[in-house]
Amino acid sequence: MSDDETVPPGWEKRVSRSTGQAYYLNMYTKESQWDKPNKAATPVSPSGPSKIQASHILVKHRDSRRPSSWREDSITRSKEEALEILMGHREKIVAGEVSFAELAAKYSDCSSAKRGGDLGPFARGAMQKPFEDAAFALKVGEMSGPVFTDSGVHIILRTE
Ligand SMILES: O=C(N[C@H](Cc1nc2ccccc2[nH]1)C(=O)O)c1cc2ccccc2s1
Repeated sequence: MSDDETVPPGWEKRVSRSTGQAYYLNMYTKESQWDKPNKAATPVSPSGPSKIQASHILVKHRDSRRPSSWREDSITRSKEEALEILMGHREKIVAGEVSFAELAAKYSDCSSAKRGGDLGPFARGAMQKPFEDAAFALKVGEMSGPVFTDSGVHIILRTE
């Protein structure tokens, strides 16, 4: 077979019935894409990945488990104020005015701010349950709405 016929393992080349254009089907996720894949598809188990990677922006409030952070020794804002601040950040990210990592580095009340909000890879059981459930429900590249934990209010970006 010629080079453009071969696809990495786990993919199948198909032809669109409506346009006649070639597309590529991931045999594990059943998702399709126009661009030719350059690496093997990753087998996924029915229960989903065991580990994911995500970044987050946390805005703490006076009722947070630890109402203090690298940004502010004593955090006195209300939960409602924290939510408003966080949604303001989310709007800027959605509008493309600033990157998630830039806002996390400046404003997140979590020490992961130093890593642009990156928490590294984690499995279920590592993070507070509301955070875990929200993060594992995201697709790669997707950003959550507000997520409430004992630490405060978060938005989460799934990165892997
Ligand atoms: O629990 C942490 N930080 C807390 C705030 C916090 N609470 C969280 C709850 C769920 C997910 C991330 C969270 N971060 C703090 O600084 O008071 C973590 C910081 C970092 C830094 C790097 C990687 C993982 C972690 S988890």
